[in-house]
Amino acid sequence: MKNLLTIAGSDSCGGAGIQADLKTFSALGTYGMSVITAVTAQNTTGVFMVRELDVEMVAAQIRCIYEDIPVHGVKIGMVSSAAIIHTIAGCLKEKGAVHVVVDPVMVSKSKHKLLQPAACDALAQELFPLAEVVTPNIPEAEAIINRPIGGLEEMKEAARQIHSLGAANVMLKGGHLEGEEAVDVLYNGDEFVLFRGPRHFTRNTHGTGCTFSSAIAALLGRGYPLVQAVGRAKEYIHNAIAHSLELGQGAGPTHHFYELYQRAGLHLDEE
Ligand SMILES: Nc1ncnc2c1ncn2[C@@H]1O[C@H](COP(=O)(O)OP(=O)(O)OP(=O)(O)O)[C@@H](O)[C@H]1O
Ligand SMILES: Cc1ncc(COP(=O)(O)O)c(N)n1
Repeated sequence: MKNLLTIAGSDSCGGAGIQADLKTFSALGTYGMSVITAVTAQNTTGVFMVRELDVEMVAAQIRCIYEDIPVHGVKIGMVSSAAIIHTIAGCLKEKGAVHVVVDPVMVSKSKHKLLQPAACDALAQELFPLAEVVTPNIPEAEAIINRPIGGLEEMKEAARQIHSLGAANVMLKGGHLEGEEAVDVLYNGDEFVLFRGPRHFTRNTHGTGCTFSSAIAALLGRGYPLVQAVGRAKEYIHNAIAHSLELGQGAGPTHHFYELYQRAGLHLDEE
């Protein structure tokens, strides 16, 4: 069994953040552990309150996991502030973290800021160089490169620019663009690989980015090469949105169950 760690915020309604990550880790046959950076009071209609944990508590959570249990992959989501980013970067360097996936969470689907604007530069400078892959969505990529992105060519140019900030690979997600397909662009500094999937016309997409990035981390942790890990994670998120739940009065969550894992073509006896 591989052990996966999520470093992210708690979403009280269970659709995004730590909760989505742990469900994804389980569904993909790995053992999930968590470091909570902030607690949000949140439901399918919005984020109502956010409380960051202090940096000592964030550091203590990371250290006590690494000092006891081998960690085969890490997903980083909501990090909230520059101080927390600095702490995470320091601890992960100290522990020699492997298979790190950074999802640069900035704003929730319900438009609530989950990262202090002043922390955007710290996120890129301190966490991107630790990442095997970073997974910005279109608005996050626009904030990082300070330019609008309207189509595939601009996505590729943005991926190039984000790669130059120090991430080994950039997975730029196209979920926020329009069209019959949701197209994502992976760039390794040398070539582009496109991942296409039919777009689901549903409002129930709460937690899609969290689910996708933790699926990539779980599959990297299980030993899949990056392109295969991303391809199977794309299949997983496609199914998780196809079975998303009509829950609450806003954007319902993606769904995780064993069958999705099987549909992504993964078998527990592979290892
Ligand atoms: N409506 C959809 N139908 C099919 N695939 C989708 C849809 N929306 C997003 N995706 C896919 O889900 C994955 C996550 O992309 P998305 O752009 O939604 O991330 P995100 O905005 O970071 O998510 P979140 O808002 O939860 O943080 C990508 O692979 C994207 O192509
Ligand atoms: C704790 C936490 N982390 C991440 C998200 C982003 O997810 P979404 O964009 O679907 O709201 C969120 N809403 N809450």
